[in-house]
Amino acid sequence: MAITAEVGDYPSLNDTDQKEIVWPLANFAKDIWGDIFTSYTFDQQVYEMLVMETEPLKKEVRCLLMEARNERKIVKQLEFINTIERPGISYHFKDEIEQQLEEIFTTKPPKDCDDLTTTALQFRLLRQHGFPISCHIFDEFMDTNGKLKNSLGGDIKGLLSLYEAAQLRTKEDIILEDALAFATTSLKHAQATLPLTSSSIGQQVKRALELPLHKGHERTEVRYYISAYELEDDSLRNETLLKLAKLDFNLRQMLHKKELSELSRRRRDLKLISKHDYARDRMVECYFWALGICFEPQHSKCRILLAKTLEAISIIDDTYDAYGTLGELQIFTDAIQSWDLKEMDGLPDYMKSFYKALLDISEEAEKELANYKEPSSYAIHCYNDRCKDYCRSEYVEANWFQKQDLPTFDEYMKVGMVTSCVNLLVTAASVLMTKSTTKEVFDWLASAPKIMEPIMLVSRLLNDIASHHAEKERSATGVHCYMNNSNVSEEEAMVKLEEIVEDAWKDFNEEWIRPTHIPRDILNGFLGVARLCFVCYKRDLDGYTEPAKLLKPYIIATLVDPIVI
Ligand SMILES: CC(C)=CCC/C(C)=C/CC/C(C)=C/COP(=O)(O)OP(=O)(O)O
Repeated sequence: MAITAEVGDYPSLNDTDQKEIVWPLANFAKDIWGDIFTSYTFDQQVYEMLVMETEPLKKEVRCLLMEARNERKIVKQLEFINTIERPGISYHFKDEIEQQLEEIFTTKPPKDCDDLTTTALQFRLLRQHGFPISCHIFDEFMDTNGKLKNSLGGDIKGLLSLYEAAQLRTKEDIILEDALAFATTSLKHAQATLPLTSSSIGQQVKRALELPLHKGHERTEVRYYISAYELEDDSLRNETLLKLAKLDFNLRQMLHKKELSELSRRRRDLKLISKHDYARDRMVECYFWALGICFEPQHSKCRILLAKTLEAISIIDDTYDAYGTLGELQIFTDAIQSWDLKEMDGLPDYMKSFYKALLDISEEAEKELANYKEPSSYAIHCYNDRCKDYCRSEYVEANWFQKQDLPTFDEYMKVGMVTSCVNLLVTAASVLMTKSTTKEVFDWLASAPKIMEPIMLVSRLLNDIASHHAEKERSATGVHCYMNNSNVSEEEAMVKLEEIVEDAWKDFNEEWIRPTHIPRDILNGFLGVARLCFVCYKRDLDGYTEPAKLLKPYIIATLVDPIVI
């Protein structure tokens, strides 16, 4: 399936299209954050004091990590790596962890690694890091029919570990299909008997059933895990690690709030939204998305570019979907293809500010690139090109829906995969993510690589399943196209599209496995985008459009409340 619309393949208007089509305004929910972030002041002194406090703790954790390696006890190593990764501090020990997992992957599993919990942990950690570990390490837990042994039904810790591991399965890992179904049912039953708030395992099971780790927002999951880890028995808890995790979380959060406060003030000064109150005002949610794509301190510039891009794209999306007439939208689409501030004069007044905002974001990023060793205007061209693709495709959709001309499902998906923003977001992330992103990486991104298609499918369809009912009045989604095309009911179409999403996720897991010549940070960007869709979109609930109904507690846990130490 081709995934970028060619220049020029968006329709032009004829005379009858020129008259205004009156359609219901979306009446989106207002921003729910007030001035929480605008009023935040970053305290450099406190920040530096906390950094100093973490240094000896990091040293100690590094020693413990090396100790586990030197003892050559794989179970201990795996458990320790997991207790470093889950509370979000593994980015300090990337090389050490990578080296240890490489060794574990190339070593024959020892005798002490034979319970379900550790076997599944081994599978998950190795797959997460891209190692092609075989699903046959689970064979000994299967009965003669290839199903998980019934006797494992009471092993809650093991089943939870298996449930999380199976989220990384590919289409080849057939034995994990039944195993996952068995684990899910058993965990649901167990949930009824576990103390949910007062036990670590109870909290972990509850969270995993809401959203598996592999599909969650990394920083939110970190926050939830730290709370669960605090409830572990004394004998299972490492106090140094817990202290480091809490301090590090608060440090990261301080920097994230600083970025968000700057962005919120910029938004207030630009008055992008007060001029466009037909559009969603979602600066905070856009930043939450950017944070899910990259969270490390060295990626600050990248995060800010992503958040600004998302904010502009969000207003542009609402203009195409819920406000502009086809005549106005064609003028806007043409102006974007020219990518020239001179075009502003010909735009309707209300479009001028966000047209300029998008071009300014690109120019700022280009200036930032000039500080890099090898300035690359190529990166910016790619960014601009993806914005142009996006607007052309939005225009194609606006034409279909304003003229009530329902495309076939295949036609819709070809265009909808571009408006899923995946290529645009990953390209934007790559512009400032590392100073060494090469032309080859941008060419690879532009070539519609195999790893991109499943993420586009996941994003487009999860978004459509979530917003299908809300958008019924104003436009159409993939659900409508599928129903119409296959002559099935709404429920049947939703179930089918959910199956396509699950299949696409397995394809993504396949592409995630090494070897690949693409920097892992960039691949992480793909994973981040897909995860955000699982976080944000549920059946009939679009958490981006209605943050109070879904994202609010996640954003509070991740970006508002620090951890009490
Ligand atoms: C589409 C998608 C998965 C976007 C994720 C990235 C994101 C939050 C982009 C910001 C603005 C945007 C296009 C939101 C989706 O709106 P919408 O629900 O109205 O999307 P649609 O008009 O493309 O259906």
